[in-house]
Amino acid sequence: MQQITVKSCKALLGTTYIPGDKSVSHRSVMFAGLADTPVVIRNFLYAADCCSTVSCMEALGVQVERRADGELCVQGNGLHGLKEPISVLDAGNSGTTLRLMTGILACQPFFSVFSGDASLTKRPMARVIKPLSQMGCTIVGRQQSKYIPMALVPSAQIQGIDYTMPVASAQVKSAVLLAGLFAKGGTSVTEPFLSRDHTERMLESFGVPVKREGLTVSVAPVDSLTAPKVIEVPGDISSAAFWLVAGTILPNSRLLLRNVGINPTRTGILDVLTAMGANISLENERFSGAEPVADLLVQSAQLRGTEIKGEIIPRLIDEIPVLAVAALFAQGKTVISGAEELRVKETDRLKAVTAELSKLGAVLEEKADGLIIEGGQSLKFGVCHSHDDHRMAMSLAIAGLAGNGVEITEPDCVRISYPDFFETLASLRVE
Ligand SMILES: O=C(O)C1=C[C@@H](OP(=O)(O)O)[C@@H](O)[C@H](O)C1
Ligand SMILES: C=C(OP(=O)(O)O)C(=O)O
Repeated sequence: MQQITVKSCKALLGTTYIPGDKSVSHRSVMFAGLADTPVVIRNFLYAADCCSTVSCMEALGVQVERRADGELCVQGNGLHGLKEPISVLDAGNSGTTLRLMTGILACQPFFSVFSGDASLTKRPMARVIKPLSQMGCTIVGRQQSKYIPMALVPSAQIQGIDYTMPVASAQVKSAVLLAGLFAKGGTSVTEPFLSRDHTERMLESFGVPVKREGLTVSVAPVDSLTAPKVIEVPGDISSAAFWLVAGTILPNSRLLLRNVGINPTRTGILDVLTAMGANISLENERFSGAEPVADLLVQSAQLRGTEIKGEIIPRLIDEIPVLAVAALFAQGKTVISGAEELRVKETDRLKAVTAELSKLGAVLEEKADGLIIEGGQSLKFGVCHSHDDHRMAMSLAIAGLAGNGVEITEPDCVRISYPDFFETLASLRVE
């Protein structure tokens, strides 16, 4: 598909199941692939990023059976059972695949090489190479080991470390903790703000003792993982975010979003939208394995501008593009700061949000670390580019839906995290 046109609509009404969480899906295949008993993964996200993780694990000798109804059955060969891949591992567009698997593969007694798509070759790898090198891993990459392609060379003995991270990043934290499982001695990671803790929760459900004290998390080496028989992946709150915003800013809307993960390290979007005046209620709260979930009921509401900064940023990092759309429809100014990490995602999201929403007549100010958005704007129709970034494509769709329509070029990138996004949109819209 070269482009798609999303027309404005009167309202969004209905119920939808939110597809499986991308972060949890990645981890479920990786961890199950390091266990020695079979694991059935339910509600696995069959999207391009998670399929990159599946292909990489298969290339390392893990058996993966794709079943109907979003189930995946993974049979690993144990913590020390991965096999040397015969060709380059392709992480595709997925930073999570690349960074987490670097933590695992840098500790193996075999050679491996990672590559990825055009976007991934621009994303910083020094942030994982630095702590892993301090642990004794040997990793060499393009441009003085800043970028992929990158080779991971066997090293004699990996040592645990106490690492203080300069930026809050669940990918870096996870890479170091995973390497810590293979290291000699304990490993701890301290972050400036708490990032998503799916790795910690899932390691615990694989029998690994994880110690948490404030912003520090520690693990000790283990001999094996004790896998649960089944992992239930909750729905992805980052995918639900598009409907939370759309259901709020489109008048007369009412959406029930079923089975959404509400892990507190991910619910910054709920906190911010609620502070802005959104009408969102949590129903049927329960646990899906180690992860809390709920059904989210969202109804239209008039939003107020707000300030988004500090510790909440890692808790809503992927939702900032769609929050920028929400801010356009709020009363008053929204100021987002401390979000410079957005510059190193699939595209520079601060620049892309500013450039593309401007094409719809929006006025935004791009700052080095955030955005300033005046609310109460009315949007015109425009042609916008997704920058081949799934979160951009879906955020632009919501802007067009609540504004005056939009034509999005390169919309196929939604396959990265939400392959049925446009079909779901069509099923919820009221003309
Ligand atoms: O660990 C994860 O699953 C993720 C962590 C975040 O990245 P950083 O660790 O770079 O902040 C997030 O943006 C990404 O979509 C998924
Ligand atoms: C940044 C994202 O993912 P990743 O880092 O895994 O590419 C995302 O999904 O928005």
